[in-house]
Amino acid sequence: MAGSGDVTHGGATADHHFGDAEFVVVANRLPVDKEVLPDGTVNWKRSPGGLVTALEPILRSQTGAWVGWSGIADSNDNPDIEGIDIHAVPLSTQEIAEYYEGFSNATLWPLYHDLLVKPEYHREWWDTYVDVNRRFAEETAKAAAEGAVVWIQDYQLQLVPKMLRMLRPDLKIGFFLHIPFPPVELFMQLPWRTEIVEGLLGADLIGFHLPGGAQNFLFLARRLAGQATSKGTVGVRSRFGVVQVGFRTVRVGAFPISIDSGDLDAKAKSKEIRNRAREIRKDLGNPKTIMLGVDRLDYTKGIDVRLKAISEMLEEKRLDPEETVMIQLATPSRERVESYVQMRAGIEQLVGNINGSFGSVGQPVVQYLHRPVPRDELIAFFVAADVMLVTPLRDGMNLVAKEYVACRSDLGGSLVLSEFTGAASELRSAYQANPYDLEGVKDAIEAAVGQTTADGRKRMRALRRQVMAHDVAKWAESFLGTLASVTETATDANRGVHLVQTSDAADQDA
Ligand SMILES: Nc1ncnc2c1ncn2[C@@H]1O[C@H](COP(=O)(O)OP(=O)(O)O)[C@@H](O)[C@H]1O
Ligand SMILES: O=P(O)(O)OC[C@H]1O[C@H](O[C@H]2O[C@H](CO)[C@@H](O)[C@H](O)[C@H]2O)[C@H](O)[C@@H](O)[C@@H]1O
Repeated sequence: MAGSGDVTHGGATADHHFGDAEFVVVANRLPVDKEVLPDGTVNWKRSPGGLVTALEPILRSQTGAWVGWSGIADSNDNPDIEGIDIHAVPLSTQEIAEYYEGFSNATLWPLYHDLLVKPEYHREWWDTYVDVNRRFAEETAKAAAEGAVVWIQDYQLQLVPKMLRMLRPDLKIGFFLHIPFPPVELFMQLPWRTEIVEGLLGADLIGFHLPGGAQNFLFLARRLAGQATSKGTVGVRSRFGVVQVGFRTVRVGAFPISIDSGDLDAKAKSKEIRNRAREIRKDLGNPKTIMLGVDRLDYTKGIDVRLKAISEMLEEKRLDPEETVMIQLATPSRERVESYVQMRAGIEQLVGNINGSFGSVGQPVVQYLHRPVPRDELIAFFVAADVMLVTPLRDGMNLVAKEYVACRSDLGGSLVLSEFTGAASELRSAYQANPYDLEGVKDAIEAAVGQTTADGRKRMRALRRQVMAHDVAKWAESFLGTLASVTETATDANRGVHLVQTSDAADQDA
C-alpha cells in the first residue's frame, strides 16, 4: 500500500505506487459500525444498509475497497472484512462537530431539504469540510489501482470528485447524491456554491434519484461553473444530461435507488416472521387497525405531520381509539445537532398529548420506541401493519415505503405516502398526500383505513410490480453500467446532443 507521498499530482508517473483496488466505494460511513464494549473490547458490526447489500457482491467479485469513517472519534483501525479492503478515515472530535454535525448536517442537509430548518453558514465548518474531503480523496487515491472505478456517495463528500481527479486523472469517477438536489433559488444561498458545483464536476457521471435533481444541477453547472450543458429533459436511467468541462464530458442522470426486495419478500413470507406478526397484533390487543411509522428521528420525515393528523382524526371521531393503535419506531439520529434535539422534544410531546387525551390505562393509542429495532422484528412490524404512514416534508427517496411493499406478498395493508418523497414518483398506487395539507393527509389516512379488500389488493399488486422489478442490485448495475460506458472523447459523448453555451443559456434561462 502506498504512503500519501507516493501519490503524485497529475496521476500515473513512472514511480507511482497506487493501490490494488479495481473498484472503490467512498462513503461517509464504512460498511461496518465500530462498537466499543463496556470491557473495552472492540466489536465491528456489519451495517444493515441497502448500499452495503447492493455493492458487496461487486466489491467481492473483484479487488474491492471501501473508504469511510467508522462512526467513532479518533479511530483509525481498519477492520478485517473478508473480500473488502477497508480504509478508515479517522475523524477527530472537532472534525465530527464541524464536518459531520456542522457543515454536512446543519448546513447542507437543511439547505437541500427545502430549508425545513434554517441552514447555518460558518466559515470554520466549511474549512473543515474541505480538509476532511481532501483526506477522503487522498485515502481513495492510495487505495485505487490504475484505471480503477471509484464510486463516491452523498452530500458529505461533494468536493471529493474534483480533488480525486487532480490526484488521479486515470480513474473513472462516479458520484451519487442520496438526498434531493435543491432548486437554484435555494442553492444560491450557499456561500461556497461554486466550489460545490465544481467539486461535483470532477466526476464522469453524477447520479441523482430523480430527473428534477439532475435538471437543477445542469442549470447550476451553466450558471455557476459557466459550462456548456445539454438542455433537454433528463429521463429515468435514460436521456442523460451532458456537461462539457474543457475536453471532458460529464454525464448527469437519474437513478432511483431501491432495496433488496427479493430478500425482504422471502423473509416476510417465512413462518417465523408470520408468527411474530400475529404475536405483535395479539400483544396490542388485536386492534382493528394498526398504523406504523418507521423513520430515523429527523425533521424531514414528517413524524409530527402524521401525529397531528391522527390526533385531529381522533378528536373528530374519524378514528376510534378503542380500535386503533399507532406504532412509531424512531431511530436516534444526529443527536448533538440542535434542531434534532428540539424536534425530538416536539414529537415526544405530541405522543404524550395523544395518549393523555385518547389513551386508557394499559392501552396507549401511540406506542413510541426511540431506538432501532432488529431487522427481523422490523419485518414482522411491516407484516402486521394495516396502514404504513410515510409522510416526509421532503425525502430523497425513502426506502421504508419500498420495504413495506416488499413485505406484503399477502397483498394486505395500505401505504400512505407523501408526494414529496422520491419514492412517490414510482409508487403511484399509494394513497398519496401533500404533507403540508393536513386535511389532505387525514383524507388519505381515512381512505387507507377504510379501503375495501379488493381495492387494497389491486393497489398493493401494482406497488409490488414496481418494487419487485427494480431492486437495489439493478440500481447499482444501471449506475455502474452507465459509468462504464462513458466515452473517452467529447465528440463521441456529445453526438446527437445540443449543448447550450453559457451566454445563450443566460438568455434562455432568464
Ligand atoms: N427504528 C428503526 N429500526 C430499524 N431500522 C430502521 C428504523 N428506522 C429506520 N430504519 C431503517 O433505516 C433505513 C432508512 O432509510 P430511508 O427510509 O431511505 O431514510 P434515511 O436513509 O433518510 O434514514 C431503512 O432501511 C429502514 O428500515
Ligand atoms: O449517516 P447518518 O447521518 O446516520 O444518516 C443516515 C443516512 O441518511 C441519509 O439517507 C438518504 O439515503 C437514502 C438512500 O438513498 C434515501 O432513501 C433517503 O431519502 C436519504 O435521506 C443520507 O443521505 C445518508 O448519507 C446517511 O448515511
